Amino acid sequence: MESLLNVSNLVKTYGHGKDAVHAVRQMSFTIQKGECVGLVGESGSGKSSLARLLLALERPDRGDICLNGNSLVHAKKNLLRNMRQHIQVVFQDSNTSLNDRLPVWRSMLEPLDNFPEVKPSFLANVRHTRRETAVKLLDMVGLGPEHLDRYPHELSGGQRQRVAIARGISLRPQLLICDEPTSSLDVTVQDHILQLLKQLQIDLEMSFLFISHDIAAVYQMSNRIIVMKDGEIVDEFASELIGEPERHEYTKCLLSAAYDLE
Ligand SMILES: Nc1ncnc2c1ncn2[C@@H]1O[C@H](COP(=O)(O)OP(=O)(O)OP(=O)(O)O)[C@@H](O)[C@H]1O
Repeated sequence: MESLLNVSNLVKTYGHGKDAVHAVRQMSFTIQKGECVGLVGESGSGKSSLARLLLALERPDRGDICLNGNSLVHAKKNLLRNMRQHIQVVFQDSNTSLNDRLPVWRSMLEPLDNFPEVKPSFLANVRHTRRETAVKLLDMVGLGPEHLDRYPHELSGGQRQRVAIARGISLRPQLLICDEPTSSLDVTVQDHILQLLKQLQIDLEMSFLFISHDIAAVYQMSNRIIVMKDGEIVDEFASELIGEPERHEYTKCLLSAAYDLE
């Protein structure tokens, strides 16, 4: 497999002196093209901080992030803009990605509005009007055209998250970061959303960084799993090796808690 994302010696500290929080400490890892890498760790381990660095919403103190060999950290404005289209995100809380004052079709099209030059192949036959584009995107996430003009508060949590996913995939990014995408949903809805994400990942040949505190969800989704604790990677393994005795003690603790093992 070919590598898509290379993260090397990434460091992010918030605050100074005795108030310093070492959110990300010397993290290095790679995501291959078409691969789903799961990132698991308990609350406060630094998962969202890492996601913000990969999305170039914040700058690291040290280290580098390379997408297709180009540094995101050192990219000039135009290159950075171009690189942003290739890394999109679905957050835990769809309220943060969907504007409450806009009908869902408008929120959904924002990435395409920001990058009008991008024409994903799945929109090749439909990008005549913005509403037709929105109907196609809704269809891809299992929602009908009757949802076009609804406002976020008129949708269920699961439907809102489907709209957030439609927005996330609309540019057909090379990497989709899913930051706790199901954590605010009921268990049955969670499962449907995970299945949808998996199917889209395969159909659109995207790479995923799937972030969750829930190791069972990460295991269901991922080819490879990275375990993070206090800003550091403590374990990294192919998903099928999750039950092997050489797993880190912390991974075993997460597994025991998730699967209610003795
Ligand atoms: N902007 C910030 N300023 C100061 N400290 C921060 C900031 N953002 C995160 N932190 C701290 O960095 C540490 C890592 O937080 P982060 O949100 O990345 O963890 P997380 O694993 O995503 O947790 P959760 O699952 O609860 O969101 C925490 O101690 C947090 O309080």
